[in-house]
Amino acid sequence: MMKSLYHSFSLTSRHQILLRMYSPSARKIMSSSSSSTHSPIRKTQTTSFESLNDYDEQFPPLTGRSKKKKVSPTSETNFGCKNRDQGTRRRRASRFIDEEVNGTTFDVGAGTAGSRTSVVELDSTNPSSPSKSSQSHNLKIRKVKNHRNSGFKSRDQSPKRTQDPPFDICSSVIERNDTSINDRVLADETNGENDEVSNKHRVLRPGMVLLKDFLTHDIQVDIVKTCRELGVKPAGFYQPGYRVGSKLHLQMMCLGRNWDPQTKYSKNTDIDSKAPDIPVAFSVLVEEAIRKAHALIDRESGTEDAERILPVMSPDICIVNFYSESGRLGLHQDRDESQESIGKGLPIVSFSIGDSAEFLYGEKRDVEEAEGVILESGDVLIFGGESRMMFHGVKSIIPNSAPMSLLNESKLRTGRLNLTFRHF
Ligand SMILES: O=C(O)CCC(=O)C(=O)O
Ligand SMILES: [Fe+2]
Repeated sequence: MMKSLYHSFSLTSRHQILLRMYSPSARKIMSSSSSSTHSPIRKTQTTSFESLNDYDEQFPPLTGRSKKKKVSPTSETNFGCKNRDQGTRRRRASRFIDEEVNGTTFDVGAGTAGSRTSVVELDSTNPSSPSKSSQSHNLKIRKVKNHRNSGFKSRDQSPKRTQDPPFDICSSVIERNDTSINDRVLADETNGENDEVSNKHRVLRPGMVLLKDFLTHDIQVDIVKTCRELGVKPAGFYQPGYRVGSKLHLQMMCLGRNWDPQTKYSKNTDIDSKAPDIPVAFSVLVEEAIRKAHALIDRESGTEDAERILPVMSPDICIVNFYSESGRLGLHQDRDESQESIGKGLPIVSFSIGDSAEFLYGEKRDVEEAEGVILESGDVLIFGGESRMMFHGVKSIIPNSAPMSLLNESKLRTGRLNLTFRHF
């Protein structure tokens, strides 16, 4: 079992242990590479979690994790580190205390079915939120503020963005290189034009493909810079949530078309501004990734059927998420796109940059039955065709796992940037 797990996903032994620690069911990782007929997809939903908002968590926050971080660098919490000196501790000691405050006091509620009513949120996903030292002092005040001034006008159905200014995914302003991401993507042969399919890439299940290390270092840096530039503008990153109940444990920005968990793609947010266009270079990368996935599917199935198993998609929406180390996202289906798009199984294409994530996926909205895979910086995950309506979520972000060179060059904050491309 462990052998097949290792080979299927190129997980390091550290990753395997990490998966076991946080998700016993993650050991059931599937290695199917068989092709199957693509049947029309229905919008399904299980009933067991009806009381939850779509993006509420079914797994509890990893409370107390900050305590573990204080132990020796060889402790299990360091599993998953990549390209980084494991002995390095970049954070100040006070940060641990603050995280503990966030984890145990403020993250309660959002992870428990039926406990939506009294969710109190300190913006633990926003490292630039009010000074850490003042957080515990302000607990009561923040609580009141959140009730009174929770961002929704009374009788107004549309969620309002409360965060001003937008969240900055980088820790300092960075200069752009002369070469734009467009030039780089078009010039970079390693991103698709060559037909070679890396042995690290995997078909995880029919219609679901993981392209390891697809995004080169330079491309990742450019994506961070581009998202940062767009993200600090008024339509940029904010912490989305529901009119009543929890907020998502991440910062989000939309490109192409606005979406939020409350109003979906319909008239949403108080901001009239249109979502910025998806940069052309991003779309080119998405199309290259799908081509690469097709080559892999054809190679594994011995047919030339790939487009039927994983339809071609040209994105008109990109949802950009930034997860801090305590960020996470409950199991959900991406089911707000058009009936036509979902019916055709047009894929979701997901780019991961920065810290690694423990990504769960499965047929049901059930963490115990979900399978798991570690998504690392540069990985591209595609799920379409039969897998388009798969439940998926981010169980945890693996601290200190981003490549140091990426952080140095892009100034990306501690955490994970994720871009999911879709076609409405
Ligand atoms: O961060 C991820 O890997 C998944 C994001 C996601 O599922 C979403 O934005 O709908
Ligand atoms: Fe999703």
